[in-house]
Amino acid sequence: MALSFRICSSSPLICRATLSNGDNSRNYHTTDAAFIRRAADLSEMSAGLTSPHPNFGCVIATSSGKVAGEGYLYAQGTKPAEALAVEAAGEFSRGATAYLNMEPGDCHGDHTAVSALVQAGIERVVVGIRHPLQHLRGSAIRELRSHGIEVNVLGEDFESKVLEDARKSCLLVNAPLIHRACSRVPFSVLKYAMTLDGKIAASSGHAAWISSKLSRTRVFELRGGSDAVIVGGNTVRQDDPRLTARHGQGHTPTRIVMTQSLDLPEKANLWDVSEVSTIVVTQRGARKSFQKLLASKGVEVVEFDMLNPREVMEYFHLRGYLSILWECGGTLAASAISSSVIHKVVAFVAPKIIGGSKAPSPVGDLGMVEMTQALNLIDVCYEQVGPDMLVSGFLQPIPDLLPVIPSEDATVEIDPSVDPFEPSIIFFYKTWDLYGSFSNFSPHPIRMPYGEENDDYMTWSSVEHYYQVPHNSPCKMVSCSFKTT
Ligand SMILES: Nc1nc(O)c(N)c(N[C@@H]2O[C@H](COP(=O)(O)O)[C@@H](O)[C@H]2O)n1
Repeated sequence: MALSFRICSSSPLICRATLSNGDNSRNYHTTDAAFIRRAADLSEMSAGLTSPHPNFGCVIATSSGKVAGEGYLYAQGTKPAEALAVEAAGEFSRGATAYLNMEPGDCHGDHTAVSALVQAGIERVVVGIRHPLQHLRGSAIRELRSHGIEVNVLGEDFESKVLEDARKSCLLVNAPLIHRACSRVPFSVLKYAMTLDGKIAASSGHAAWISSKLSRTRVFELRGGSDAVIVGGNTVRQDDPRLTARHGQGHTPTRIVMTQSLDLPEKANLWDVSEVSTIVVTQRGARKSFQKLLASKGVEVVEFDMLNPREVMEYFHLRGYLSILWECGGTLAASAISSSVIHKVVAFVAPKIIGGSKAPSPVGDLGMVEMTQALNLIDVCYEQVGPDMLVSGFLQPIPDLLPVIPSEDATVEIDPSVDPFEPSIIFFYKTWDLYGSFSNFSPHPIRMPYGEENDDYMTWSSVEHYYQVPHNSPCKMVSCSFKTT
């Protein structure tokens, strides 16, 4: 998700009240806010690569306010941001303050981030937001405090306008994970490019290109930061898109095609799955012979009893997708907006006029008849990209999680039958469950004994890779040493 906004309106993004602070602490707050923003910016450098883990950034600042070290999580499974930052700061970490955009996801058995800060002699930690996942929320903060480190959480221990803005930047960089924590659908961004007269193609359907090369590179970046890109059947028929991220870095998202009829061409760029996979979601029973053809090309087909944007998004949420970029035409866009699955809109407006009463527009019929019914975007940003104007904003605010969560003791008081840390039951159906790394959908590598010798190990890219091994394989899965952070 690109966040280099230039001009922003002042409408509220977060549904929470802010308190004012006294003048004495203004400088102190400004410094904290600046370092937290820096941690958020750092964390975004690996957007798209850390999913389903959050984007983590860490800045170590000395008591004189100088940056001694920085770090960010490069990709899931790599060294935590905190460990990288204290390594970079070396001896300057002693007595310093660590700024984290988000509370580390330290869960049982994995305290690398906290240990790095404790061992480095950090005296104070400022946290932008608590971890959004319930089973991780507050545990690293408690752990740090138990080691005598002063921990301040923005919006809890002190509040001011500058700190609230810094906190917003932390919510923005991990918006997909925060949405996952509170809803059953992935964070969805509707992106389109249109002419100044509001058309996404000529009346012939021709659309290459409306926006500039620079804008299209920005779209590659958006794709690179998303888990999947979704289009409808009409876009496949009209544009034969590739939907790849071709800006030279980041990952390439899964391509999803949503089609009721499965009336799709036999040859299409999306059926080439040599580099990245394509999933076609369709109505149960649609064109069985075409389903077979797609399967023979390596395209996964998923049938739905009720094919609609909400059902499809709930399905991909269960499969562990955090963020989806919608690059569809107006009909599907309208249906997705009506189903309330679109959270953000990103529109490239090109200074061109194509005209045509039959030329398509980005959003089809929403059933509105009066301007008062129009959906107003919040936190609107404007940026010039080459000759085009990029307008973006939220259709739904980023949910703000309650800052205080029940402690382990309080949870037991509420429902004594619940043991929040029951060791004999582990959940890993979803990748973000406590043991989500065991999920077939989680791309964590696993190391397992191989062959008859006890000290012989083999590494598999994921649990799914292991299960793809034929049954007579000498591999035996006995343990996996990872947890969801
Ligand atoms: N950003 C942008 N500018 C334009 O002028 C466009 N016509 C589009 N179209 C979208 O991009 C898809 C093509 O993607 P590939 O280049 O093939 O990867 C097309 O299907 C539209 O969704 N976008």
